[in-house]
Amino acid sequence: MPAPINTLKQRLAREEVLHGIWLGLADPYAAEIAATAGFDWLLIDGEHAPNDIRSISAQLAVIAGKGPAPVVRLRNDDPAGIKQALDIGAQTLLIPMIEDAGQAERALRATRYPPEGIRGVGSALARASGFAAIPDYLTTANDQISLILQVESRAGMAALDDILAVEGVDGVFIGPSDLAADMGFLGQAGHPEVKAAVLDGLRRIRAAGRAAGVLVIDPAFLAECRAAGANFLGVGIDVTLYAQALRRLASEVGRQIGAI
Ligand SMILES: O=C(O)C(=O)C[C@H](O)[C@@H](O)CO
Repeated sequence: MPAPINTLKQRLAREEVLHGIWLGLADPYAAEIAATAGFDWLLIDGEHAPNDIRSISAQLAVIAGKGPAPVVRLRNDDPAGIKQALDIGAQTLLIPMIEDAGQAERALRATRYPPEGIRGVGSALARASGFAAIPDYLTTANDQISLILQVESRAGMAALDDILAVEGVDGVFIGPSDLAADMGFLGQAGHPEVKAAVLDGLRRIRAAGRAAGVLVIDPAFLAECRAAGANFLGVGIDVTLYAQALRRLASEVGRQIGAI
């Protein structure tokens, strides 16, 4: 019995255009609600959201079998963090702030058991192996791991072709907010120069035969990103969707009360 099939990896390899949202509420109940919405994937954010290994594990558990594929974004490229995320059952990782091919190669190797990589062996304790219920997990896990790297700085964009040449990287995600900041346009992800850089990056990623990811809220730019080849499209953030809906309702009620 082999490791679970990573359907997201398969779908991205088939160049399907897949949509998902960021999960930043860091709560399994909220994740379970999001899993009913019909997205192709849900990203559990361990970089900016108040997630830890237990909350990520709980969200993986409630998303399992509900339809969307879970993606886990880690705080950084620390091999120990990658090991723990894979052991709790994440099969698709998004690693932020990748700036050169060497960093990409090290991240890739951290996701693979030897001899392909350096992932430590702890499958006896791991949710990933069904707590050792999957006898062939160790010898089949490598093939089911999907690694998507975030390029979100001028240095990363300059090294993009070298990063894309690293064998085993499934995709590259352009981070518009951090790229804007590094380009000198802090808080201006929609600046024309930032948008041009994002679109150029997406085209280069797809030309290299990799999945091209981006998180875009603006519908017009989302269409441009799709046209540029983006096929791993983040289209919303649960935190902002929730906050905006509450504020809008409060404002509408306030106006109604004010009108009495
Ligand atoms: O830089 C970016 O843009 C991203 O990496 C996406 C954001 O980090 C996401 O957390 C929303 O702000």
